[in-house]
Amino acid sequence: MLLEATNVSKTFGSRRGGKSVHAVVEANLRARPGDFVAIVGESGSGKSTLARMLLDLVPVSSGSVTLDGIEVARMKKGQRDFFRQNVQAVLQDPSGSLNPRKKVGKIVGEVVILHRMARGREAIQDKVVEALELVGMTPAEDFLGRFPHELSGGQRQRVLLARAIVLNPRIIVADEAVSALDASVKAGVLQLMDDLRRRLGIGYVFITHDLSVVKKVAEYVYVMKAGEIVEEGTKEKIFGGPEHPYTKTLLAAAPTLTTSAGKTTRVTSAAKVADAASGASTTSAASTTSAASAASAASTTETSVG
Ligand SMILES: Nc1ncnc2c1ncn2[C@@H]1O[C@H](COP(=O)(O)OP(=O)(O)OP(=O)(O)O)[C@@H](O)[C@H]1O
Repeated sequence: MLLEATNVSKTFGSRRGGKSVHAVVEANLRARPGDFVAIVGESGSGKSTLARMLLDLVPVSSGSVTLDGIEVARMKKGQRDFFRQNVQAVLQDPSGSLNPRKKVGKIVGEVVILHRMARGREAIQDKVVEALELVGMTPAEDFLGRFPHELSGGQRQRVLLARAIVLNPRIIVADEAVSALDASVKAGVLQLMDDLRRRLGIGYVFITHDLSVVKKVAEYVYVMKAGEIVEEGTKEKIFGGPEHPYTKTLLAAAPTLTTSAGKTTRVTSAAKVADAASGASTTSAASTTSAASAASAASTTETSVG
């Protein structure tokens, strides 16, 4: 299976007579099951718009998104159902992805019903329990009756992941899926995603503004700036020999990891990140946003699952 964007562009029309926005310009991207592909760039660089086009949530202005050569925009009902099941989205929880009035069992269960993955109360519940266990929420029965607000941020993110993997997808497009989490929880969720990649062969298109987040797990990285993919390559190339000045800037802004007594400790100093981001960025508004989100991520505390 191959999910591919070919020369995709997205231009948003002007609001109240202002200029139109070229959110994505002629981007090319490929993702397969088992891949861990990252799209990295500062706020406003077009990452989310590209992700939404890959998910067929936003129509392309030009170019095409295809799954196994079939253009998503032209898919017939059966093809579209196949696409929807196999290419899943995991969005950031603070964006309101989880309905606060529904319990975990229902949130995951209704996807099973919608996609007719199982029939009958018991069979549906079995699917939900299996998915919760796969994301490390054990014993799953303890979580079925909880509302999202009764969970930690890391657990909510795991529910979002469970809601996606319950459909057996081949590719997950994850937009800032761990950005709001505390560093150690973030590492736990990323590790889980990587484990699921190895165990189930799921591929990821993982979107983040923070290059350091993907250093451990990504195999291939696309760097976006002002709507364009300015550099791409294997993790080794991007981290070991970045060529584009913007990639170098992102690397300089990324928090450092140091190792002491055999233990890896993240020394995310919010001030340091903010300094690096504001000093290095080309647009001050964007750098303030990424520095602020990095700072808030660094200051949040959370309890991890498992
Ligand atoms: N629906 C829309 N209408 C008009 N402009 C939009 C719309 N969605 C996004 N944009 C604009 O497109 C550009 C790219 O936005 P996008 O959200 O894709 O970037 P991003 O890299 O994901 O940023 P962030 O990390 O802050 O989400 C921005 O200038 C944004 O204001």
